[in-house]
Amino acid sequence: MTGSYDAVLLLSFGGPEGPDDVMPFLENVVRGRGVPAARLAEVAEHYQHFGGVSPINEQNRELLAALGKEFAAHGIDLPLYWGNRNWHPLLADTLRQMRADGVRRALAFATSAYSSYSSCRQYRDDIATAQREVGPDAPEVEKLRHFYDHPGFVGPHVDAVKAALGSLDPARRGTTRIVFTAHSVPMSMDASSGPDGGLYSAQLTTVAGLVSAAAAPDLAWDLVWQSRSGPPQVPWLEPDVNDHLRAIAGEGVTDAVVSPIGFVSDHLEVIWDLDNEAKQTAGELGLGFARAATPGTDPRFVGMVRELVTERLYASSSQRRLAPWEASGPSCLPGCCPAPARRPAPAGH
Ligand SMILES: CC1=C(CCC(=O)O)c2cc3nc(cc4[nH]c(cc5[nH]c(cc1n2)c(C)c5CCC(=O)O)c(CCC(=O)O)c4C)C(CCC(=O)O)=C3C
Ligand SMILES: [Fe+2]
Repeated sequence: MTGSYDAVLLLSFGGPEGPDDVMPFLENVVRGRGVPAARLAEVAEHYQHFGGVSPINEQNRELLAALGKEFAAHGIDLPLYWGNRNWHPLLADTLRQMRADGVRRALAFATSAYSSYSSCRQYRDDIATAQREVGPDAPEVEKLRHFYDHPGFVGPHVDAVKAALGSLDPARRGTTRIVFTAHSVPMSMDASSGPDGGLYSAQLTTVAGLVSAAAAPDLAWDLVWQSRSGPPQVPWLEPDVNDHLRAIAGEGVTDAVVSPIGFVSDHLEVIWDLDNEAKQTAGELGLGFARAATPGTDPRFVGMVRELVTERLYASSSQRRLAPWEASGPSCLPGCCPAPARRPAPAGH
């Protein structure tokens, strides 16, 4: 018995799969967001270092394969679909396929753990836009709840921090710092996330505290930001991870474990902005550097998705959560996380 849902949809960001995809993909990402052309050219170059192929699509294919096995092993007989916000397979095409297959009502897992416009409500807007494009008989799609504090997400981050620490010189543990990172967002986007505002940075602070307490309670940690985009005159969350590494090197820190708790897989922001840029910054400073892995297809993470699905199939009231004091409803709460104002790209850049 699988309740009243007849499919599960993996909802993700999407990424280019070849050199010619890069610019059209980036234009989809930043449409109406006022990101300067110079920033886009810089990011395009990051993708071109990898032959214009983002790792995110392959990671989603691997996640789908793992979910297929997980569902089969637990007797969940629902077909899996995959649709993206910014690149093929695009969500509207996936909804069309679902409709053709007779799907009426699907549950959606978005590859984004936290609350904010970009990481939550925008996915709901994407669903609504795609449904409008497909027409009145488009499938219904319900987003699963937030999972930032689920043990299936936090647990893999804990083990990854332990493993990264294990690769550093134990003699310098006393001067080792854990540096948690997440995607920076405009300060106004953080301020409007959640019913009372600030929920994006608050959830990240919660997870940083949970991971550090379980992985290395003896070490100091910080939460900093990476991958800033947008026009320079708009304030985004700071400090940037590179500036932060400079600051802590000046305080006598000798080694840093960088743990990207803001992400679920090692996509381009992780392998470029951390494994390349931040690592280089650390090298220039003479700081030991170890980047902790993201959940990817860790069996606990895959099991978490299955659990989130069964919570809804059986209307279960038991939810595994490590921060039960915080609200994390099934979806973005009414009135929360409004879309930022649309702005044109600045002229002359
Ligand atoms: C909060 C957040 C997450 C985490 C939650 C989640 O995972 O959803 C995230 C993830 C990702 N961001 C990604 C890529 C990009 N994000 C950009 C731009 C932006 N990100 C923003 C926020 C976030 N982004 C924002 C507020 C912007 C400004 C434009 C706008 O207001 O929308 C740009 C434009 C160029 C630039 O960076 O300037 C790119 C290319 C990829 C794919 C990587 C790959 O290909 O492997 C992933 C997973
Ligand atoms: Fe982004």
